[in-house]
Amino acid sequence: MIKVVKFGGSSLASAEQFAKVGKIIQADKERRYVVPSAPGKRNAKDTKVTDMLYACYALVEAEEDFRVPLMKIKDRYDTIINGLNLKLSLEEEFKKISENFKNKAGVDYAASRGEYLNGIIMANYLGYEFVDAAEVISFEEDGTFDAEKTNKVLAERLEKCERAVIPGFYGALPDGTIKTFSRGGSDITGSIVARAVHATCYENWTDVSGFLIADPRIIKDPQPIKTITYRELRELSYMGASVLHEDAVFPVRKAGIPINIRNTNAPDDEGTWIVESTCHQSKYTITGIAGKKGFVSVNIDKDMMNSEVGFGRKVLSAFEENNISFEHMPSGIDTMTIFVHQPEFEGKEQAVISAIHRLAKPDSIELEGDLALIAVVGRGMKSTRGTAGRIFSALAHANINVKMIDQGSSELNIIIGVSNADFEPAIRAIYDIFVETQL
Ligand SMILES: Nc1ncnc2c1ncn2[C@@H]1O[C@H](COP(=O)(O)OP(=O)(O)O)[C@@H](O)[C@H]1O
Ligand SMILES: N[C@@H](CC(=O)OP(=O)(O)O)C(=O)O
Repeated sequence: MIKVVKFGGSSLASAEQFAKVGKIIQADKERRYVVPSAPGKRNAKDTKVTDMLYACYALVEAEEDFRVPLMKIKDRYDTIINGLNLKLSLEEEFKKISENFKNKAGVDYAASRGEYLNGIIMANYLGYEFVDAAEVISFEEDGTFDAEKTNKVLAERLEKCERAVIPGFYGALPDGTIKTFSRGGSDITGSIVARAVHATCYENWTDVSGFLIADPRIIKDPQPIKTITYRELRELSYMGASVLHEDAVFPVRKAGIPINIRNTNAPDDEGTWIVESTCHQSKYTITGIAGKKGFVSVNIDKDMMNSEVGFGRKVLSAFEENNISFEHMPSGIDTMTIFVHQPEFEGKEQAVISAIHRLAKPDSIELEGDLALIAVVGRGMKSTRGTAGRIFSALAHANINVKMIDQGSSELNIIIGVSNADFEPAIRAIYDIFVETQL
């Protein structure tokens, strides 16, 4: 039996945290493959090492002196090494990094050093073999992840080592250039490793006792979720529940490996089980709520749009031409609304509007910015009548204006659009109606 364990930055931010992690790994000999993130925040005001590396490399690109910030990063690692009483020096590694920075090795190379160095420390601390992710995690030339090559190379490599540390977050392009996943991507590495070694379980250790019904930064002490399906989880993590990267479910899902979200600071808590399917009914109709701010709605009106073949395609081409992906697309008889990410859209809005006019010849186009989207997710919603009604009445009671509602055809989620300012009150109102009052 093999368990793959991934520890997030919050679990590895200091020597004290490392020691907790060491105990967790030693407590179960099945925990054979370890995927560490870079050191995270030690307190609310602290900076993640990954962010320090991005800032440091911005200086490199601006041809400014980067030595002091790089030494601050080295200090973070030295503090951990000294706190653990390890006989390990990162002197040579930092010389190499400094050289590579001068030679403009790239922003992904810079960011990846956070996990790389933490992996070296972790391997030394545990007495495990260190396997550089650049040798086993492959990306194709165009930057997409090469799942099959990685799975083969990684499986062969790990078969040869009984216990190993594989740093998270990065891999390499065919020419050896380092490439990272998007932020939070160590979760993906852990999932890839779990698939490659046919793990019985992928444990993802963080600083909360599992997936909670809502973001604990918005709802005080939200209820934990005991069991959640991969599909529900993907909906929630895509919509902002940052515990697990939204793409981390794919590799393990293919192999039917469950994910167990656990708390490094409360290792006896059972945490959340993420599974393919379950007969376990959640106590509430909903499984979870998540959301994101910063959307724009593009409302397009045209009389008789419903009977015009190809209208939707023409509108979407206008976004495609400008390389903008859309998030949601609720529609009526004579109206169609496209939700896009505000930062992606700003700067291109006039180009998109004129492309819509050129391609689809609408009667009018209206934009509304500063919107938030909230996803209410749950496998139990399908079999419960009146879920949407409860959401609306909760929001009406809280005086919140609902700008959009979109129910996925799987009835697994309902997406609600509100103004950015109403985001937190809306989540509280929905949480209260389903969890606190259980009406
Ligand atoms: N629904 C949720 N359940 C639990 N945590 C959540 C949720 N939504 C957001 N979070 C936040 O996610 C954090 C854990 O994810 P992350 O910061 O990536 O941890 P790590 O450093 O372990 O990778 C929690 O501390 C919490 O603030
Ligand atoms: N260190 C990277 C990758 C990562 O997954 O980190 P964490 O596990 O702390 O979210 C980041 O900050 O994006």
